Amino acid sequence: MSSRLVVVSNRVADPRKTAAGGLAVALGDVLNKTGGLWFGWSGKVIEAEQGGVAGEGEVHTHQAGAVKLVTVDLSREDHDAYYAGYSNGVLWPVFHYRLDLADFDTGYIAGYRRVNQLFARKLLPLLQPDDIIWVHDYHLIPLAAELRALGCANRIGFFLHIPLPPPLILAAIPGHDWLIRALFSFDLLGFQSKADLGHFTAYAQAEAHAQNVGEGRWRAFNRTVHAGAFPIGIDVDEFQGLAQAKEGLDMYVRMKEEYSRRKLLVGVDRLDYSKGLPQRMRAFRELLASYPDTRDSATLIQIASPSREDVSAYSDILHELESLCGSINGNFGELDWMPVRYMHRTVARARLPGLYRASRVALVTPLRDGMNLVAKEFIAAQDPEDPGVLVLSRFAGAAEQLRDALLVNPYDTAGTAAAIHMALMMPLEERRERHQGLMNSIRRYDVHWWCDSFLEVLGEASAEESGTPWLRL
Ligand SMILES: O=P(O)(O)OC[C@H]1O[C@H](O[C@H]2O[C@H](CO)[C@@H](O)[C@H](O)[C@H]2O)[C@H](O)[C@@H](O)[C@@H]1O
Ligand SMILES: O=c1ccn([C@@H]2O[C@H](COP(=O)(O)OP(=O)(O)O)[C@@H](O)[C@H]2O)c(=O)[nH]1
Repeated sequence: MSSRLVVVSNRVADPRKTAAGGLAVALGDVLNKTGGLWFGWSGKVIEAEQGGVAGEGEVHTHQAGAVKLVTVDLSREDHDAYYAGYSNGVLWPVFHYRLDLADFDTGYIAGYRRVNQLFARKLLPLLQPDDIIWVHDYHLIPLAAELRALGCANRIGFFLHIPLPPPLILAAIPGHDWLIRALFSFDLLGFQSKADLGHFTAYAQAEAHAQNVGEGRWRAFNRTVHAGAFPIGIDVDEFQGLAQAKEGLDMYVRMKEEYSRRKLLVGVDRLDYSKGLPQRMRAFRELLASYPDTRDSATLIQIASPSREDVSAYSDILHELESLCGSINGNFGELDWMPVRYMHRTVARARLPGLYRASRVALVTPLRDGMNLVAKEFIAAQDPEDPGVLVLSRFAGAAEQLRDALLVNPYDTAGTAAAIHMALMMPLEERRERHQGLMNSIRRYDVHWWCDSFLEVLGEASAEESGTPWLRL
C-alpha cells in the first residue's frame, strides 16, 4: 500500500511498549509494521487552574520507531463529558446491552461533539491528500462528519471494537439517529462479528431506510457506505515470542513450581462490568461446592486491571468482586491452600504468556465483549503437546470463531461450573484436538489479516461511489 496510514483512536500508546486494553495492543502491533501516524488523546487532563479551557488542547508530537504519535491534551471539562461521560457512561453500557447502567439524563453529548471537533481541527492540517484514515471505536463516531465539514475528502474507515446491539436497544439512546447518520460519513464500517454487522444493517434499514446497493454496500443520506465483519486477531508469532523470552519463561517456571500440586485456572480482564467477573466467581464457588474433587486442588488466579475508575458503575463492581473473593477464600480456603488469588493491578503483558502457559484452564466469561484478545493470547501461549482449555462465553465476539472452546452462558452458574469441571478433567487427546482447531483459527484470522482485509476494502471504496462527502450532522 503506497498511501500513508493515519490511525485515530482515543487511546494512543507507544507501540514499542506494552499496554492494557486490546485496542492499544492491536494497533501497536499493526503500526509497528506499517509505520504511519497515530493520533489521539495524550492521556493528560488539564485542570482549570492549569489553564485548561474547554475545547483547546495542546498537541504533542513524538516519533516512536516507525510511528509518529500525535496526541492532544484534554481539559477536565472535556474529558469528563467526552470520555467518562458520553463514551463510557452512555455508549459503552448501551452497546454492551446494559441500558440499566446508562446515564442518559446528562449534557455529556455537547462535550463528546466538542472533542470530536477538536480532534478534526487538530488532525486536518497534518493530513496529506492520499492518506488513508482509519478511525477506531465509539469515542469517535462523529469524527468523519466533523472532518468532512472541514473539507476533508480522504478515504475514512471506522472500526467498532465493541459490540453493536440490536436496533431496539440502540434506539434507547436519545439522539441515536444522529449517531448512525454520522456513521454514513465514513467510507467503510468494520464490526467485530457477523452478529454486530447484522444489527447495523437491521438498524440502517429499519430506522434510516437504507437501501442495499450491492454486496455489503448501504445507501442512505445521499451516501454509500460499505459495511463488513472483520474480527480482530493477535500477532501470534509476536505473542509466542514473548512466551519464549526471558520474562515469559521465568514466569512459566515460577508458576509451575508454585502450583506443582494444583491445577491452575486463570482470568485476565480489565475490571469492567461487561467482563462478568462476579458471575465468574459465583461459578467458581459453585464448582468448589458441587465438585469436591476440585477442593484443595483448583486455584484461580484472577487479574483485574483497574479501569475507568471515575465512572461509578466501575467502583460498584470492584466492591462486589472483592467481597466474593473474600467469601470464597473464607469458606473454602485451608491453611495451605487459597482457592482465589485476586490482584487488582495491571500485569505487564510480557509476563502473561508464562502465566497462561502454566494454566490448565482460562476463564474468559464476559457478559458481552466486542472480541476479547485474552482468549486468543491464551491459545497462542499453550504448549501444543499439553495444552490448557479455554472456557469461553458465548457472548464474546471471539465465540463466533473459537468454536473448539468450551462455550458457556455466564449467567448460568451451574452450567458454567460444570464446564469448568469438564475443562479441568479433559483428557489430553481432546485437549490437543481442541487446541489444534483453535490455533488454526487464530493463525488464519490474525492481526495482519484483520488489518490487511480492512484496508483492502477501504482502498477499493472510491470517492465517486461514496457520494457527496459533505454530510451535515
Ligand atoms: O481505553 P480504556 O477506556 O482504558 O479501555 C481499554 C479498551 O477497551 C475496549 O477494548 C475493546 O477492543 C478490543 C480489541 O478490539 C476487544 O477485544 C475488546 O472486546 C473491546 O472491549 C475499548 O473498545 C477500547 O477503545 C479501549 O481502549
Ligand atoms: O493486566 C493486564 C490486563 C490486560 N492486559 C492486556 O490487555 C488486553 C485486553 O484486551 P481484550 O481484548 O481482552 O479486552 P479489553 O480490555 O480491550 O476490553 C490484552 O492484550 C491483555 O493481554 C495486560 O497486558 N495486562
